[in-house]
Amino acid sequence: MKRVGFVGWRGMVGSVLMQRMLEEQDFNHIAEPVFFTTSQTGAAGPDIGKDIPALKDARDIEELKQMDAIVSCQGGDYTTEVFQKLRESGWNGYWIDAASTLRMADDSLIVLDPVNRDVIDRGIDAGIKNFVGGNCTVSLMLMGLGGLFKAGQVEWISSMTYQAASGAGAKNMRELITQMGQIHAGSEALLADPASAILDIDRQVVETMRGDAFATDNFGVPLAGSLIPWIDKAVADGQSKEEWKGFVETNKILGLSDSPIPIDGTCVRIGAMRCHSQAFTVKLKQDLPMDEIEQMIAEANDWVSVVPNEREATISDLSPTKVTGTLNIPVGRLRKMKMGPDYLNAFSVGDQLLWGAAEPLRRILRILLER
Ligand SMILES: NC(=O)C1=CN([C@@H]2O[C@H](COP(=O)(O)OP(=O)(O)OC[C@H]3O[C@@H](n4cnc5c(N)ncnc54)[C@H](OP(=O)(O)O)[C@@H]3O)[C@@H](O)[C@H]2O)C=CC1
Ligand SMILES: N[C@@H](CC(=O)OP(=O)(O)O)C(=O)O
Repeated sequence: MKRVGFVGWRGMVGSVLMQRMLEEQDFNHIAEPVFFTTSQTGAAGPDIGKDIPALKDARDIEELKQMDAIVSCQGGDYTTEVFQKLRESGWNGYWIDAASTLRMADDSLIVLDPVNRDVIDRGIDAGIKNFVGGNCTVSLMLMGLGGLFKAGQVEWISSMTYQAASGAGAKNMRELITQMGQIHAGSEALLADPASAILDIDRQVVETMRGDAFATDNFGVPLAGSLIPWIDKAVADGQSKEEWKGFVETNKILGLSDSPIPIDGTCVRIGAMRCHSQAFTVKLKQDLPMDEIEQMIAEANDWVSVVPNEREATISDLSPTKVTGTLNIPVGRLRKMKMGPDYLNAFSVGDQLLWGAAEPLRRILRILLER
C-alpha cells in the first residue's frame, strides 16, 4: 500500500487518531499520506513531520480513487454520500471507517484486533475490504471482559452504561461545561457564604437548571447535575439504538452471529467528559473461582487490568478522571452476586475516543500496511 487518504482528520475522533499515529510513528510506514476535507480544499494539511500535498476535496471521486486505502472519521453522512459512488466507480482499495453506517453490512468487518484478530485475519484472506470501528461501549466492554468471552464462559450479559458527553460530539462536550458553569454562576453568592442553607443552594441550582437560559441546544435537557437515560434513536422492542448495538455488534465482532450471546441493558448519558463506564451483570456458564475469573480478564490483552474490589483502589483507579487520555481499561468491583455463584458483578472504565473510536482504526491500518 502506497497512498493512504485521510478524511475527517481534524474532527474530534480524527484528531485523536492523528495524535496516536504520530505517537506510534505510523506515518513512517505510509509512503504517500494524502489529506482530504469537505470544507477547506487547497488549504494546508496537518503537520505530520513530512511533506504532504494541499488538502484535496473529500467528495472528488477521481481523487479518492487514487488511494490504496482511505481512513474516514468524517461521520455517517459522509460515508453514505461517498462510499457507494466510490465502489461503483471500480475502486477496490481498503475503506477504514469510524462511522456506524457500514458496520452490519455483510462485506464489512468490525475491527477490534486485541479481541478479534482471528476474525480479521480470516476476513482479509477472504478479500474483505471494508473495516469499521465498533460502537464505543461495545469495544470498551470487549476490551474489558474479552477474557471471559474468549474462555467461552459468558451465557449472557446485562450492561448498564454511564456514557460521557464526547460520545455525542464536540459541541455536546462544550455544552456540558457551559451547563456546569451556569450552575456554579447561579449559586456562587450562596456558595461563598458559609452560613447559607444547603437547601437554598439546592433550590437555586434547580431553578438555574430548569430556567429558559440554561444551555440545552445540543442535549435538549440538562446533563450537568442530572443524567439522560436514552442515547440515540428508538429501535424495536423499546430499545434505544445504542442498546441494540450492544447485542448485534458484540456478536459480529466475536464471529458469533449464528449463535449469539444475549447482551442487553440501559444506556445512560452522564456528565463525564470522554470516558464511558459500564456496570455489568455477567451470567457465567458455571461457578468459576474468583481467582480464575480475574486471571482470565487480566490476561486477555495488554491494556486491561483488574482493580481489587476494595474501596480505596476502586475510587482511585476505577475512575474516568484517572483513565481519561489513556489506553488503560481497568475492570473492578468483581464479586459474585446474591443471585447465585454463577452471577458475576463487574465495572469497567475506558476512554471512548481511544479504544472506543480511534485506536481500533489506527491498528487495522497498521495491520494492513504490514501485510
Ligand atoms: N464522537 C465519538 O465519540 C465517536 C464518533 N464516531 C464517528 O466519527 C464521526 C466524527 O465524529 P467527531 O470526530 O466527533 O466529529 P467532529 O464534528 O469533531 O468532526 C467532523 C468534521 O467536522 C468538520 N469540522 C467543521 N468545523 C470543525 C472544527 N471547528 N474543528 C474540527 N472539525 C470541524 C471537519 O471536517 P472538514 O475538515 O471536512 O471540514 C471534521 O472532520 C461521527 O460522526 C461518528 O460517525 C465514532 C465513534 C465515536
Ligand atoms: N453513540 C456513542 C458514540 C458513537 O459515535 O457511537 P457510534 O460510533 O456507534 O455511532 C455515544 O453516544 O456515546
